[in-house]
Formats: sequence, C-alpha cells, structure tokens
Amino acid sequence: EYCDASTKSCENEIETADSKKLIFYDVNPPEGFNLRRDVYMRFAIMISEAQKRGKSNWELVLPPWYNLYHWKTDRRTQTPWSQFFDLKALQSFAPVVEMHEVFSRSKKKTLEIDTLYVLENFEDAFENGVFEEKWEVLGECSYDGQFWGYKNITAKEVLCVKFQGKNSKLWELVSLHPHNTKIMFAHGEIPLHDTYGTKTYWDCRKSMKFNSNLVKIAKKYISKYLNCDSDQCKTYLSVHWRRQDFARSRGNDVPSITGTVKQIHKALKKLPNTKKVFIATDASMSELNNLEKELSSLGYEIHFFLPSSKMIEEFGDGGIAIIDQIICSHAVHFIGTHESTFTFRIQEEREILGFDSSTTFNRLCPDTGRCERMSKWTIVN
Ligand SMILES: C[C@@H]1O[C@H](OP(=O)(O)OP(=O)(O)OC[C@H]2O[C@@H](n3cnc4c(=O)[nH]c(N)nc43)[C@H](O)[C@@H]2O)[C@@H](O)[C@H](O)[C@@H]1O
Repeated sequence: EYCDASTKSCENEIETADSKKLIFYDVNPPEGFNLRRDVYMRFAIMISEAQKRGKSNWELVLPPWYNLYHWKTDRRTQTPWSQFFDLKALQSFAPVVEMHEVFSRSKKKTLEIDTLYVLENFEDAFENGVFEEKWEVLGECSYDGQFWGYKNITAKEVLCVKFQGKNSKLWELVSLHPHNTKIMFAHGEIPLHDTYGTKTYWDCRKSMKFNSNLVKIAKKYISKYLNCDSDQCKTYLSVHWRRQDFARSRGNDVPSITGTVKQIHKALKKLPNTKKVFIATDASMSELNNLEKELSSLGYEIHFFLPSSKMIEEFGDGGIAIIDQIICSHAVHFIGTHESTFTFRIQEEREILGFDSSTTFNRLCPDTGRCERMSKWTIVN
C-alpha cells in the first residue's frame, strides 16, 4: 500500500471524479534525451499502477523538451512530446497530458504549482550497510530549476526532500498535502524504477511509439538506401558509434577509429551476404569520413542519415536522433556503445521487434584492455 508512512493523510485524500490532479516533474539539466525517456517510464508506471488501485484522477504532465545540453537546434523553445512520440500510444498506457494542453484547459495565463518537492539524494545510500527506502523533508528551500523555460509558472510552496526509493514512494509525499491538485517533483531522475524489466515495464516501453512522421522518414530511408521493406532486415548491419564526450573521456570503454573498423569488419565476416553498414553517430564529419574511408577500402558500403537543414529545423536534434535509432533497430545485427542510454533504447526497440538477443546486445570494445559483456535486458511479454 502506498501510504504506509502516513496512513491518516491517505485516508483523508480528497478525490473528486471531475477534478483532475496533476503531477509535474523535471530532470537534472545535464541529463540527456535517452535517460529522460527512462525517467518518463518511471513516472508513467507510477501513475498507471496507482490508477489500477483506484487513484484515478491523477494525470502526468509531460515535461516539454527544453534546453537540452546536447541539442544545438531549438534549445530555447519548449518542444512537446508529440513531436517525438505518438501521444495516443503514450495515453494508452498512462493518463498523460502535454503542458500546452494544461495551459489551454485553464482560463488563466499563469500556472501555480501547489507544492514543489525538490528531491535530493541522501549522502550515504547505504547507511549502516543497508539500502533502505526513506525520505526526509528538510523544509522550505528555493528551486534552482527553470520550469521548462516558462516564465509564467510559479510554486506556492517549495520543499527540499532527501529521497531514496522507488517512484511509488512519492505517493507518500503527495499524501502529505491531500488538498493539493498540482504537485511537482524536481530532480525526477532520483527515484528508482518500481518494476524494472517486468511485463509492466515492457508494456510501458512498448507504448512509447515514435511520431509517425519520423517512422515514415526512417522507413523510406531504409527502403531506398538499405534495400529493405520489412521489419527485420537482412541487408545491413548497424552501429551506434557514440563519440564526443565518450571519445574524449572514456578511452577505456570506446575504441579508436581503426579499432572500430576492425570490429565492424569482424562482425561482417560472420554475415557473408551483408555488405551495407549503417552508422548512427554524434561524431564529427572528419571522424566519420575517416571511418567511411577505412571501411570502404575493405569493400563495404557505408551509410549514414544526413538530414537537410529543413529537416533539422522541422524535427530538431531529437527527431534526427530518433530516425537514427529507428534505422539501427531494424538491422540484421546491431553493435552499440558501452553504457550509452542512446544504445539502450535501440536495444529495447529491437527486443520489441523480436530480434534474437544475440544480434542486439553487442558492443564496441576498447582497443586494449577488458571488454565486459553487455547485460541482456530481454523483453517480457
Ligand atoms: C555519460 C552520459 O551519457 C549520456 O549520453 P548517452 O547515454 O549516450 O545518450 P543521450 O543522452 O541520448 O545522448 C546525448 C545526445 O547526443 C546525440 N547523439 C548521440 N548519439 C547519436 C547518434 O548516433 N545520432 C544522433 N543523431 N545523435 C546522437 C543526441 O542528440 C542525444 O540526445 C549523456 O547524455 C550524459 O550527459 C552523460 O555524458
């Protein structure tokens, strides 16, 4: 039961059928797109599970994509989730609503959050040697976030809370203020998955279908350049080649360009009928050209998705990233980058598409030293 720590307030919780209550969250600014997708799942599962238990009038507000550190285009506009995902599909799993919808429902031009909980970690997660789920309200404090760039959002009360535990434990904080209708959690990345890897987890993951325009563009590309019109393509191998900060500071995890070529060559030798390689990457053009040159000299045909500036303007860096992910997800064999959430999301997509996991959980290894195997997070249907 959710409210074990404060049963009294739970019993008093006011739920009127016609009044929707809203849960908002934001995420630590430096976190990237693909970790944020995982944080969404934790909240969506929290709300959907509560709905099953009769807490039916809570909705989750989808935090607009704003000012993402890695994205160069459109940083200062609030991008709705529908630009990247199929909203109806998300709503088939959990009651979620876009921020612009929250504004358009209300007659007011401003939005006031009743209580904003600023979550922070306990200094020692394993106090006395045990990991215990717990929270502690520290008192009023100030919010150092940006409300997704909206100047017209404020909070009546801001409380700092040390928090350690699963998302569902946040209901205990919610129940401290039974009359509140708008509650926000800052640092939504701190609470943990309730049901990592379970059927519920995968049901939620499956509901994260991409925006159909992005799917269309990716499929057209696959058909035209990679000669495949089915979901599982035998015609190409795909690689997520994470560079930038990974290449600069994770030399023990990622290979050099020549090391990358060697590993792709080795994988392709096992696929005698496959000569095409699709590379998804955040590498610079010069790195990519070098990789292409080396692979071409071995007789392979290299492809990467080069969006026009109009396309970048229309879909943003996030949209282009998704197109790369879709193309990677349909390949006969996939090789990803160690500990990249961008890679993890492709692997999940391939699990959903039904690929054998041996074609999916492969990684690029460093040129020298240990190369740990990737954990296999296989689908539960
Ligand atoms: C270690 C952590 O790794 C995290 O990155 P990691 O999990 O790879 O995954 P993301 O956080 O999604 O990657 C950051 C961004 O880099 C771009 N990007 C990376 N790979 C590709 C690609 O193959 N194609 C395209 N189009 N874009 C790519 C994309 O904009 C993505 O949102 C970082 O966000 C954290 O800041 C931290 O550095």
